[in-house]
Amino acid sequence: MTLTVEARQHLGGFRLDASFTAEHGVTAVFGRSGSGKTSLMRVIAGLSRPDEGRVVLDGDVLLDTGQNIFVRPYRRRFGYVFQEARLFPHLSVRSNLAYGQWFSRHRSRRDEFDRVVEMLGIAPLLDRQPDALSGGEQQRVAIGRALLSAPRLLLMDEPLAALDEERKAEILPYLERLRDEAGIPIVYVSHSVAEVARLADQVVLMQEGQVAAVGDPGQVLAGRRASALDRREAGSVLSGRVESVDAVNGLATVRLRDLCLLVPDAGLAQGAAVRLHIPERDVIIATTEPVGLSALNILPGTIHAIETDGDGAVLVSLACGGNIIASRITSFSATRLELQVGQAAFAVIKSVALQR
Ligand SMILES: Nc1ncnc2c1ncn2[C@@H]1O[C@H](COP(=O)(O)OP(=O)(O)OP(=O)(O)O)[C@@H](O)[C@H]1O
Repeated sequence: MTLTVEARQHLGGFRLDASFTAEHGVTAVFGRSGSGKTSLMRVIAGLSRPDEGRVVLDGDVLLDTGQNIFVRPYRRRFGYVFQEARLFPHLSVRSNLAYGQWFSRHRSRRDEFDRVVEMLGIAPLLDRQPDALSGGEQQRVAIGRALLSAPRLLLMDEPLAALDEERKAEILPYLERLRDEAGIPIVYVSHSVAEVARLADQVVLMQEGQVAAVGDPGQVLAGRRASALDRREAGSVLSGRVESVDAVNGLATVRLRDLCLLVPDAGLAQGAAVRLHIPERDVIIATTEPVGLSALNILPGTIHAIETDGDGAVLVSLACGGNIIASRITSFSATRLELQVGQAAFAVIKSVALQR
């Protein structure tokens, strides 16, 4: 799959001028509120026509303003999932799903229906009405309805944003299954680092209507892009594998290249691939190995870079066992510790969020 998107559009005082190419899997369109994520999705979906632009999926030209080509939204055969589930309130879950399938070329395929129902865990809900479902359940049905229309591409615009943390945690594993099993490319809008780190194969970082970076989640979400992120979430995203699980203490050892980190096990299986999100504000720098700390992860490394970051803050990147871990400290602390690039130091990690 190759999706090419180019869009230039004036929206009131806002100017969208963005282009990117997505290859496969989940492409996250990520950025702060107002950076233009939804405007870009609307162009991909065909819900708005840019002043200039192109949308091409696997050689099929869906929009080309230069050649006056505009394929209507329903003819693009994309599936959509929005913040709110937008189910038909008067139809049962089964009928909502059947409605999705009505648009599909596999209309008669009973097994496809069963497969989607099983994947999303919605079999017990089939005879209920939407108003008798939780927000997370409604959203799973909305995803099922979109999938059953046999889309060529699934567009998801902040599908978890309206849910509380518990419901998000409930639905994320289903989104992972969708990514791993459904084989449908997904463009996923989010402003949550945690979601993007967990789900995305590729990130398109939006900033003030433009694409500021495209690439691997770890690289794009690295600390130096903090200006585009919510400060609380900026940090390092590292990929690794569960090496062992200590069920007694509820901890798992995750190997990240030449480094091991202890994380809450959260039901992890040995060998599972995981991504870890380490917020840069939760990393302390020490110039000598600290003792008597409650932190589980104290990692030796070398200072790789020191960048001033405005507001009296300094971003220190530490090379630890083949990984780069970012720490945000005050410039006062950096001066007091006389930090220098190349110097040996320890990263003390206060919290690690685990993204399976
Ligand atoms: N039709 C329009 N007319 C005028 N301004 C618009 C229009 N559509 C979007 N905008 C403006 O464009 C900017 C980008 O909006 P957009 O919804 O694409 O951002 P976003 O990144 O999706 O934000 P959020 O995460 O808050 O949903 C905003 O400042 C918005 O007010």
